Amino acid sequence: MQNHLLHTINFPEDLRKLAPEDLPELAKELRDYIISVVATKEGHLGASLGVVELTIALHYVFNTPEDLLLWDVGHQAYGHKILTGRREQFHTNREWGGISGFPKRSESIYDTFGVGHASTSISAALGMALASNLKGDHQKQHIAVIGDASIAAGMAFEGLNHAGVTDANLLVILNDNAIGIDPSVGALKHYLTNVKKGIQKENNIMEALNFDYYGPIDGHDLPKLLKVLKRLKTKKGPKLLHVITTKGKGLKQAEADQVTYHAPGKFDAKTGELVQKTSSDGPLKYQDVFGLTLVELAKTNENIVGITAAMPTGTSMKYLMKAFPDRAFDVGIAEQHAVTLSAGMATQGLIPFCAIYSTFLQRAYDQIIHDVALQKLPVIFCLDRAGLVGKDGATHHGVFDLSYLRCIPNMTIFAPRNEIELRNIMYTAQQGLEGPIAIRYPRGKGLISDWKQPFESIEIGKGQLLRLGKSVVVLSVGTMAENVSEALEDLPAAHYDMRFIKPLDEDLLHDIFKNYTTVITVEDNSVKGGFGAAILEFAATHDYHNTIKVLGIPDTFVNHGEVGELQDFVGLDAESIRAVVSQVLQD
Ligand SMILES: Cc1ncc(C[n+]2csc(CCOP(=O)(O)OP(=O)(O)O)c2C)c(N)n1
Ligand SMILES: CC(=O)[C@@H](O)[C@H](O)COP(=O)(O)O
Ligand SMILES: [Mg+2]
Repeated sequence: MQNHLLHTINFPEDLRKLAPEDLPELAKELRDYIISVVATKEGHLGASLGVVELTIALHYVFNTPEDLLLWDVGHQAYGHKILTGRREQFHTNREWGGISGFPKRSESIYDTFGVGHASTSISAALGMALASNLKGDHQKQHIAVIGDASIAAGMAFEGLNHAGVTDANLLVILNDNAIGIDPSVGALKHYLTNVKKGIQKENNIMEALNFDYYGPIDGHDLPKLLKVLKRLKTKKGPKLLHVITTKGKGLKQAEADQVTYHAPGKFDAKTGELVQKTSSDGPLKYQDVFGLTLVELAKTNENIVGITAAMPTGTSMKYLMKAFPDRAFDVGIAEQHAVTLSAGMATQGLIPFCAIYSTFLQRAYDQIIHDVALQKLPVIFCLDRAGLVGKDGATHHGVFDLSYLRCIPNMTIFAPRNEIELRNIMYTAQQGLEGPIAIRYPRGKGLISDWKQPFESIEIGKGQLLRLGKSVVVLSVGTMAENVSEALEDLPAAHYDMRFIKPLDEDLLHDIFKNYTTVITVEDNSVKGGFGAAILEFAATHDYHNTIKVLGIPDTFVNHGEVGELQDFVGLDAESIRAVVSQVLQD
């Protein structure tokens, strides 16, 4: 019978009723189930397949949810979700109204900590463990499962460093598959490779940090996992178990091409073959226009360098890494370091393009202010995945960057309306600016097939008229212009692409405020502190009393779903914008 074991398990207490000999069969069923659902619903495949045995073993040995289990990043937690009450909902994974693709406290008592961003698990688990100590509970275990790429981040080291001087019941499980989304990088990766090869026998780095170190062990060997975990369950204090796993385990293609199968989109569950979405003609993704343009510019400007924090594929920095390996740097999951490294390079006359997803740049906020902006260093921040990103949801939407960057002195902020504008601002920026610039662009494809046009400079701080109109004007930034154009179609409202969120085109704004009674702003950033807020500040400063309506992301965290669904929800789809403009025109 298909999935006969998996179907008996709703919660870990059911799992614990199985005999240890049944667990390999359960692992097979769980793996097949993940594959069958992700094949059609899409999502993070490789990481979850890699920890199937570990997931079963952890819930089998430990008394979850009393013992607290945390998944770093959380993209590997599909098995955990299925075994903890969400088997029947799993087909709604990452869909609007469905379960989240990451552990989320509001979703289940078994999701002990909300995740999505990397390297938080050790600190959070340690916090819980210290809380248990303070409450006099010295039996409870606190388990952080963290990958080899995530443990190399500064934040994870901070957690280890602290944990090593405590008596907290903390078990860190290092899930070492030697890859993040792209191959892992850095000296720690070499160290771990040496440990696996048995070369590194002395000076264990974890023991030096005062952790009891166990392993490395085969993370797909269930009997071995059970034996070791049972032993560790009785051990007090900080300890680390090093398990070796294969990302994509159990699906041939996913094991062979781990980068693609990290999140492969739709594929054939039986053969593993990818379902090709569309032909390769037509517009490229913004990330590719960025990556290819960077190579083009780097060919003519030898001072250009590229920096990515563990996302060479996601940001398309991979093109520069291939063309100019010496001038492109993947620093791993280390956004803070990436920013200050860029600052250092800029002091020496290099021109750093520091490409980081909008949401992950949040982690490097002080570095942007203290190391870059305060010293007016011309770092070129390329914020990919700005705006609503879709199915990754609340942890990943890039909807705060305009707010968090706009308040920083010396910062220029530009949002390209299309791929050509992206190219031109990159071209402009590398010619030399007096300080940093942030260029923010969205996830996914652009609009223009023949995007590779000759470069033109963009005048800093100047907006553009897109369409004339009467009494009502819509001011948009970035790719929101497309929704606005569609919304206005036959309406008599004017439309400007303001392009720069900072500095604002004040001359243009004075004209606008004198000529239109109502100003509507549109942005895919929070309404708090973003572009619309800048226009409100401008009006207040200059004593304009026009009616101003600010459309953007409301002051709430937006869940996961298709971008179109999310735009409907927040009122940024063309129809909703049209409704607002029509209403104002009638008033
Ligand atoms: C702060 C932050 N930066 C970047 C990412 C993007 N990201 C998601 S998973 C991942 C790789 C994680 O690799 P690893 O910890 O080894 O786990 P594995 O995928 O191998 O299971 C990265 C870079 C993130 N989630 N958070
Ligand atoms: C888990 C994680 O943070 C990444 O895998 C993220 O989902 C990548 O997003 P993109 O698909 O937009 O590159
Ligand atoms: Mg890994």
